[in-house]
Amino acid sequence: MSMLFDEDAELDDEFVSAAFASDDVRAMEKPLLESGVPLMHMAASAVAMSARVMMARAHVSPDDAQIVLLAGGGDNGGDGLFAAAELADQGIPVTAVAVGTSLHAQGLAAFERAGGEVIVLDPRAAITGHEAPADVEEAQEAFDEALEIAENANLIIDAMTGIGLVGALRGIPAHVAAELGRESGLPESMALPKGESLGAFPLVLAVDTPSGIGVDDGTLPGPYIPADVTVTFGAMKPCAMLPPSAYACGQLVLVDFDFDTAPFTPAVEAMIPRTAAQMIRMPHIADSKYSRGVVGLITGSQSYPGAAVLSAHAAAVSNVGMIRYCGPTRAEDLVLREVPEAVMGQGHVQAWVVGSGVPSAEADENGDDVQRERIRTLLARYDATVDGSADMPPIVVDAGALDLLPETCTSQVLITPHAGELARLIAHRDDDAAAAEVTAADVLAEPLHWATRAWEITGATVLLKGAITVIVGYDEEGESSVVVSGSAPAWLASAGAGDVLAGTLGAVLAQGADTLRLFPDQVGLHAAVGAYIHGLAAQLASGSMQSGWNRPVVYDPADVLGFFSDMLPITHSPEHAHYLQGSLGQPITATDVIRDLTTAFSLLIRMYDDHDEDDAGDEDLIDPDEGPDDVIDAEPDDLGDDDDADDDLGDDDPDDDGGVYLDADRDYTDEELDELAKKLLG
Ligand SMILES: NC(=O)C1=CN([C@@H]2O[C@H](COP(=O)(O)OP(=O)(O)OC[C@H]3O[C@@H](n4cnc5c(N)ncnc54)[C@H](O)[C@@H]3O)[C@@H](O)[C@H]2O)[C@@H](O)CC1
Ligand SMILES: Nc1ncnc2c1ncn2[C@@H]1O[C@H](COP(=O)(O)OP(=O)(O)O)[C@@H](O)[C@H]1O
Repeated sequence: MSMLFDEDAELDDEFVSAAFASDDVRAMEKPLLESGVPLMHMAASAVAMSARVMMARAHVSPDDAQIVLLAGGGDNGGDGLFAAAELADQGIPVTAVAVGTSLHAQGLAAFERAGGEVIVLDPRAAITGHEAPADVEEAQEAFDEALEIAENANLIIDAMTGIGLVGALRGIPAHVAAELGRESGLPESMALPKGESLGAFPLVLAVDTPSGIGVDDGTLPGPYIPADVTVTFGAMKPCAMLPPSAYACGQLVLVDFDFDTAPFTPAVEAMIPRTAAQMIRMPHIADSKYSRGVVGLITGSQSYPGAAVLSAHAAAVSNVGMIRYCGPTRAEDLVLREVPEAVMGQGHVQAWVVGSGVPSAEADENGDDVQRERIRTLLARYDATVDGSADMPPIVVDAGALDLLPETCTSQVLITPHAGELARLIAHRDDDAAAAEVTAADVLAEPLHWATRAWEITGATVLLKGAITVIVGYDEEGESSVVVSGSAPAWLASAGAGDVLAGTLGAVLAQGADTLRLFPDQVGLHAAVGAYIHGLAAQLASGSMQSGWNRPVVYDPADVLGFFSDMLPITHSPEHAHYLQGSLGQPITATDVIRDLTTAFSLLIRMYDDHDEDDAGDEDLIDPDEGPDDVIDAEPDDLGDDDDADDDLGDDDPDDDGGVYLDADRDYTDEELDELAKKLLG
C-alpha cells in the first residue's frame, strides 16, 4: 500500500505536526489525571531515558556522569524530581537546585529516597527537611555554589517552568537562566543538523519546554535556557514549532500520553512530507498543459532582470504545464535563454506571481516602472470590495509589489515578505500608533504576532519568511489558521532565494487551482507546501541535514531500542553520500535550489508508490532511516567488540539475519539497556 494513505502513519504524523495551546493541553490531561493515569511518572521516565541517551551520545559513562536538576515549585519541577529520582536510583548522582519557594512534595520524597542532594536558593523557601539560606549573603553563596556545580556538570535538566510559565522569567529563575542560558535575544548557536551541540558541556535537557520561552506565542520574552533536547509531554506546544522559541528547543522528543485531541483545534501545524505529497498535483491521464496549471509572472525589471529568470525558472520546474512571462524586453530575453519553454506575454493563468525584482515605490524614483503599472492594474482586481474579486486566481505578491496591495485583499492574495518587508508594510498601513515604529527586529522577535497583524489589516494570506516560515491564512470559519514550514537549511538565506520561492509558490497554487476554487481557505496550506518544497530543494542542493525545524522523535516506553536509534545523530545525507561527507553540507545559491526543485517534487511523488508496511510512517525524506537501520541491521561484529554481550542481550532473530532484537517478554536491567545503547550509539 502507498505509505501516503496508511492510517496509522497518518495518525503518527498528526501527532507530531499539530501543536496545541497550553490551556487545551491542560484540558486534554484532565480526564486522564482524573482516572488516575500516572502522567507524571510517565513523563519522568521519558526524561530519565532521554538523559541517558544524551549521556551515551556524549560518551559520558553513567558511572562518571554529573547531573544537575533545576527544579521549580510546580508540576514541571515534579517531573524533574521524579526523573532525577530514577537516575539516582540507577546510581547516577544528581544534585537538585530548588529555584522557587517550594518543591513538588511527592517528587521530592522520591528524590530523597534515591539519595539525591538538594540546594535551596530562595531565602523565603519552605521545603521540609532542607534549610533555606538564612540571609542574602547565604543566598548568594548558595547561588554561586549551584552555578558552579551546574556549569561543571555534564547535563543540566531544566525543570524550572513548563506550561505554567506566566510572562518572562522573574526572580531567581531569571538569574539562573541568565547565567546558564541567555539573558535575552535569539539563540546564537551554529546551525547543526539536529540541534546538537558542538560537544560542549553542560548539555541541557528541557522538561516539557525550555524555561523562559513563550509557550503559546513562540517569543523569547526574557532570560531562557536553550536546550539540546526538549522532552515534551502529551502534545506539541506552539513554542516548539514557532520561531524564535523553536530554535531554543533543540531536538524534540514527544511523549505519547494517548490524549484525545479530536475536540481541540491545533494552534499551529507544521508542514510535513505527507501533507505536501497529498497536496501537489499528480498527472491525470487526460491532462493537457493547461490543466496541469499555468503560472503567469510579472517579475523582474530593467534594474533587476535576474529575479525574472529565477522566479520564472523555479515556476517552470515546479510541476506545472506552462509558464507565461511579462516583463521588459531585456528580462524576456534572459528568461527565454534560461527557460525556452516560457511563453511571453499575458494570457489565461491559474496563478500569478508578481513583484520579485520589481522596484518598490521608494526605489522607483521616477514612478514610471512599467512592471509596477502592470501589477497595480492586476492587483486592483483583488480588492475585496470589487465585483468578481473572489473569482480571481491566486496571486503571489512579493518584494516590490507589496506596496501595491489594495486596501482590503481577498484571501487568494498571498503576500511573501521577509521580516524587513513585513515591518515596512505594517508601518505604512497599520492605523495603530505603536505599529508605525515597528522594525524588522520587532518582527523577528514576535513573528506570529506581526504576521497575524498583517493578516488582519490586509485580509491577505501572509507568508513570513525565515528559517521557520510562518504562514497565517484562513480556516473554514474565516478565523486565522497558522502553519509553519522549516524544511530549509540556513544555507538558503542567500540573494534570490526569495525569487525562487515566489516562483515555486505560484506553481503550487496553479496546480492546486481546482481545489482552491472549492476551498479558497486553503491558500495558506498550499503556501506552506510551496515553502516546504523550496526548503527541501535547498536541503538537496546543499546536502545538508540541517533545517529550521525537525520532526520530533516519539518516545514509546515499549520500544526503547527504537527510541535509541531515532535519537542517533544523522551524519550525512544518503542522497548525496557519493560526494558529500558530513552533515552540514555546503553553501548554495538560489540557482542551485532551482536545479533541485524537480528532485524535491520527485521525493514527494515517490510517496505514492507502494511500500512495505514497515516503511509506512518513515518521515525524513532525505534520511529515510538510513542511519538507524544500518546500525540495527548490521552484523553483530559491527555493533561492538563484545560478541558474547550481543548474544546475551539481543534475542536471536528468528530469521537469523544477525540483527539485535529486544525480547518483549523479558525485563532488561539498566546495565543491559546501557550496553545496548552504547552499541547503538557507537
Ligand atoms: N498536569 C499534569 O498532571 C501534568 C503536568 N505535567 C507537567 O506540569 C507542568 C505544568 O505544571 P504547573 O502548572 O505546575 O506549572 P509549571 O511547573 O510549568 O510552572 C509553575 C511554576 O513556575 C513558576 N513561575 C511561573 N511563572 C514564572 C515566572 N514568570 N518567573 C518565575 N517563575 C515562574 C511558578 O511560581 C511555579 O513554581 C507541565 O509543563 C509538565 O511539565 C506533567 O507532569 C504531565 C502531567
Ligand atoms: N536561517 C535560515 N534558514 C533557512 N532558510 C532561511 C533562513 N533565512 C532565510 N531563509 C529563507 O531564504 C529565503 C530568503 O528569501 P528573501 O529574504 O526574500 O531573499 P531575496 O529577497 O534575496 O530573494 C526565504 O525562503 C527564507 O525562508
